[in-house]
Amino acid sequence: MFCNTIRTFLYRGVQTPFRRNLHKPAIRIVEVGPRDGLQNEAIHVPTDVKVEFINKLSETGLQTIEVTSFVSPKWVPQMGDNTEVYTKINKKPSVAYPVLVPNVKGLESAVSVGAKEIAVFGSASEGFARKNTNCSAEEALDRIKEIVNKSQILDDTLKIRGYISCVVGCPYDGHIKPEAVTKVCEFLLSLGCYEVSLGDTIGVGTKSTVEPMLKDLLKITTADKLAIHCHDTYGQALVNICTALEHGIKVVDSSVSGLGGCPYAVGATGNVATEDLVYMLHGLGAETGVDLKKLIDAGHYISEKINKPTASSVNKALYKKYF
Ligand SMILES: CC(C)(COP(=O)([O-])OP(=O)([O-])OC[C@H]1O[C@@H](n2cnc3c(N)ncnc32)[C@H](O)[C@@H]1OP(=O)([O-])[O-])[C@@H](O)C(=O)NCCC(=O)NCCSC(=O)C[C@@](C)(O)CC(=O)[O-]
Repeated sequence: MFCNTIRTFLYRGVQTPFRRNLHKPAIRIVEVGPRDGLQNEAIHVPTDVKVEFINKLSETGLQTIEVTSFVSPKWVPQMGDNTEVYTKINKKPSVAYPVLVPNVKGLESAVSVGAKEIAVFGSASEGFARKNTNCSAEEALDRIKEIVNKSQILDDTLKIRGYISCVVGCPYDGHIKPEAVTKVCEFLLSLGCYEVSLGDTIGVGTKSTVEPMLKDLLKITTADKLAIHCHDTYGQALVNICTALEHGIKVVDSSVSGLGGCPYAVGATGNVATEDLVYMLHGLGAETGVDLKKLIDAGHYISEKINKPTASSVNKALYKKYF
């Protein structure tokens, strides 16, 4: 029953020939491993490893790879080689390579290296905004407005994606009310963000908290403006993603090998592993355009380089079979 509801949503709006012969991806995956994944690594990952990692991801069929962030290197030293990473990677025309920016300074750096897409981030919780961006949640939104205004002067073709952190729970403020998320989302969309990604930053969500949050959002916008971004701290990510699919969301963020976490969210582990997500989506009959074998290879590569076992169950199960 659960799967049938998801399938109904996956196929909603899809033409009949497309259903029979899935030529185009039905679900777009936004791979955030090189940014959200690696930003939390305490040991410096060499730039050449990051570049090789991203180049491998580019060959998997992923359409979007968030490659780095132009944040303060004092706050996140791991992303301090952003310019080198962005300029050295092979960029395929079929792949978008967004970068995360926290302020106008970050925007200027991103534009100067030729970024075509940026991601801005706000928070539904006050406590997380203060820890992550050293300002109130309201001030963080003002900064986003400044970024958007300045982007229109620097490059009015720049695509802007929005993130909202702590959409169901915050490590500092606890439970987050759906209305707080809806308010930030409305603001980001009014600024022209083409999509807003809903971050369960510390992975505390369950179907019973994710669903009311989505229902409140869907009063002010449509599912095609939303993406879901689940960390897997409590092992709930795939269930929460299924809940989002049931509500018509067709864009999912994930991190190969389940890398990552946020350095300013105590106790948060990595995102849902992209390998596990792709396996689940293909099992549901959805198309992602992603070659699971190549993805497993990319996940294995980065896990070895950072000397950490993969957090992806699918990678663990299939690596030896494939290689
Ligand atoms: C927002 C600030 C900058 C405020 O930080 P601040 O210390 O209040 O800012 P500041 O303006 O006083 O700057 C401090 C220093 O950083 C420099 N600086 C300032 N900005 C930049 C920049 N863009 N690029 C390079 N350098 C910069 C600035 O020039 C100065 O250098 P100094 O004068 O001392 O030598 C800081 O708090 C920051 O960078 N925060 C980002 C933290 C971060 O990256 N967190 C992880 C990403 S968000 C996330 O992971 C959640 C998400 C998106 O994945 C979704 C989810 O799961 O929830």
